[in-house]
Amino acid sequence: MTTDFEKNPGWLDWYADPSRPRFRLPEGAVDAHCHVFGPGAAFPYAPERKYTPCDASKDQLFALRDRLGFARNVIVQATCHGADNRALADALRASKGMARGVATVRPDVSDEELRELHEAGVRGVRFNFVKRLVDAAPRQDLLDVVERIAPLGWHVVVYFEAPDLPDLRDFFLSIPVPLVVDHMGRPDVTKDPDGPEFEAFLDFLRARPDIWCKVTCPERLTVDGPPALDGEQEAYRDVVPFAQRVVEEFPDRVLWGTDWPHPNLTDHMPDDGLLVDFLPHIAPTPELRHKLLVDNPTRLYWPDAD
Ligand SMILES: O=C(O)c1cc(C(=O)O)oc(=O)c1
Repeated sequence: MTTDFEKNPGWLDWYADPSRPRFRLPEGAVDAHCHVFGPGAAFPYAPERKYTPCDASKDQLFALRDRLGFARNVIVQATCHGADNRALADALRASKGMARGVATVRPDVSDEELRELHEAGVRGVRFNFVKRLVDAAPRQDLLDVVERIAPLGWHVVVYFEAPDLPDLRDFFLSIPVPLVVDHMGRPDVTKDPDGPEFEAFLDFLRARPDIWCKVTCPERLTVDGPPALDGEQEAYRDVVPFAQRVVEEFPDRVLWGTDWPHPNLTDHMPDDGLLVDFLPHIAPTPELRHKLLVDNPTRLYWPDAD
C-alpha cells in the first residue's frame, strides 16, 4: 500500500502561524466545517481521490481550535479520503467529545461500521455533487444511504454549485432527513445578491424548515477580495452581502466554520485568525453571532449538551 504521497503540484499548504482574532468568539463556539487530511502515512488517501493534499492532522486541527478560541469542531470527511472514514473517526475519538463528524458512506456500509461511526461522533453523511471533486453517484445509491442512516438520526450534508441547483432541487427535497448545505450553495458573487440565481437558492432554503446553510468559505467564493492576509479587517467584501442575507433571513439554521485546511485553493491561503474577524461583517449583532456560532451548531450536533 502506498503511504508516501506527493501533494498536487502548486498545492497551497494551510497557514502556519495564524494571527489571534480581534473578534472574540463567544464561549462554546463551534468550528462547524473543517477537515483532517491523513496524515497519509497513517491514513492513506483514497485511490479514487481527485487531489492529493498536504497532511493536516487532528493535532494540528485541535491546535488551531485552541488558538482561534473555538470550543468544538465538526469535522467533515474530505473527498481525498473517499469513503474510508478512519482518519475522521480517529480525530473524533481523540477529541473526547469535543468534535462531531460528517462521514462518507456507500450503500453497502455494514451496520457495524455505522454503529462504530455513530459511537465515534458521526452525525451525518456528505453527498458531493461538485464534479471536480467526485464522480457522480447514482441518486438511487444516495437514497439507499439515506435509508441506512435515517434510523440513527443523522442528516445529509450536500455540496453543489449554484448552476446545478435547479437540477438537484427536487431530489434534495425528496430526502427525508434534515439537509445541511455546504458553502452557501457556491453562489457566483459577481452576480446580484438580490438577483434570480441567489433568490432561487434562498427559495430552496424556504422550502423546508429543516434545511440548514453553512455561510462559509468566503476565501473560496471571493472574486476580488481583498484576501484575509496581512491584518486585513475588511476581507472578502464581495461575499458579505450574500452571507448576510442568509444569516438575517435564517438566523436559526445557519452554521459557520473555517474550512481549514482549505483544500484546493489556488489563489491564496487565508490567515485563519483573519477569517474569524470576517464574522461580525456577516452576522452584525451579538445575538446573530451567538446563534450562528453556538446555539445552532450545538443544537444540531450536541443536542444533549446543556
Ligand atoms: O471546494 C473544494 O475543493 C472543497 C473540497 C472538499 C473536499 O475535498 O472534501 O471539501 C470542501 O469543503 C471544499
